[in-house]
Amino acid sequence: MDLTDVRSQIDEIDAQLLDLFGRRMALARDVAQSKLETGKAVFDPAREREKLADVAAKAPDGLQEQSVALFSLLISMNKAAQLRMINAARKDSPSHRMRASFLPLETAFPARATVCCQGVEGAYSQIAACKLFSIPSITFAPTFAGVFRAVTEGACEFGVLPIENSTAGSVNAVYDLLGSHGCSIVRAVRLKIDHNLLAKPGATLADIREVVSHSQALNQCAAYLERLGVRTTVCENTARAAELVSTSGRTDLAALSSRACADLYGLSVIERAVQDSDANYTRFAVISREPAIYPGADHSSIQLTLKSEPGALYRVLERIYALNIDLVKLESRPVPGSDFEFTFYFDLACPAVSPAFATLLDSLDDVCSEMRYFGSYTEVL
Ligand SMILES: O=C(O)C(=O)C[C@]1(C(=O)O)C=C[C@@H](O)C=C1
Repeated sequence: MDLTDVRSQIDEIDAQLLDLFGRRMALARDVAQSKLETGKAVFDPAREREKLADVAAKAPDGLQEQSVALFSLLISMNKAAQLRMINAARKDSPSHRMRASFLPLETAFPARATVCCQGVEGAYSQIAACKLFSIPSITFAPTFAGVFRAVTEGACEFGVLPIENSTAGSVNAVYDLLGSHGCSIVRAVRLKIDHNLLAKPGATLADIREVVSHSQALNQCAAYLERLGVRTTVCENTARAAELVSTSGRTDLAALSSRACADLYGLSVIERAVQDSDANYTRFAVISREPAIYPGADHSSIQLTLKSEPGALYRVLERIYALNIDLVKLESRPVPGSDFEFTFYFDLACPAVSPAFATLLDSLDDVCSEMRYFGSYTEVL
């Protein structure tokens, strides 16, 4: 058979399908109107079950599963359209609430600011802070929670915290604190991280029996440390590790830390860039107490806890895709204390003020049990 003939038959069928699709979607407006008037929920599980059972029963032979998948998608699009219309008419929709909580700023991101970092002088967070602000006045807190406290209590305008590493993944402790303190991400920076093996001057690789560093750095160098056959000890951060080696008086102890810390703490670099993957990057987030969107913010971060029902994540992804939003990060985490319920971190290459972002937020009610907006920001490379 001639392909051109087959294609023209396909085109004819597609034209009919498109007409029917348009007519089905147009009814979403009437359904939404009726639901707005009656207060009925957009999602009607009993009606959907009946509909899909009917579709399966009437489907052409051998196409039961495909037909159910196709109609699930049609229903999902219909619901998204209904939610868009209903939420546009409501003043308490997720996107209204989110928009009410921030004002896009006209002022540029500040060059001079008081900034809190976790750790001590030489910490990667401090290096990030110096990249983010031209004239930072930096103070240090011993823990991530201490950085959040400094920001929420007003001791510092901003905090700089590691949020994600290309080898070890999200820094969950920081995400948890973001949720519990209600701070916003207002800027981000990506740093290439080289971990170096630092020891007292005169020590050689053969002398080293123990390596101290932050757990993330130890994870990022796990294969290297295994080859060395050394004991590992966790401490608060990589700069503190260098400080510990410097004050220890031991030549069998080494730290995984930055080159800057070798100079700062009078240590020698025994081996450079010992991380398992050369492409080792960490993203640092700048947090502020008040939600603020600086000009040019083109990334947005949200956390969605999905209802534990089949296809929930698929339905979120399908909406992101349909809105032509670029998904730059997706990571899942089990919800503590739940029976394998999952929460997801999404980073979207999408400004908070874009209609696509508002539409996305307003169309998630039916699949999410909880939604949190972390902020919109520019990512500095
Ligand atoms: O019948 C409804 O109430 C609709 O909203 C329509 C529809 C559908 O697309 O068929 C969409 C959502 C509901 O959960 C059930 C069915």
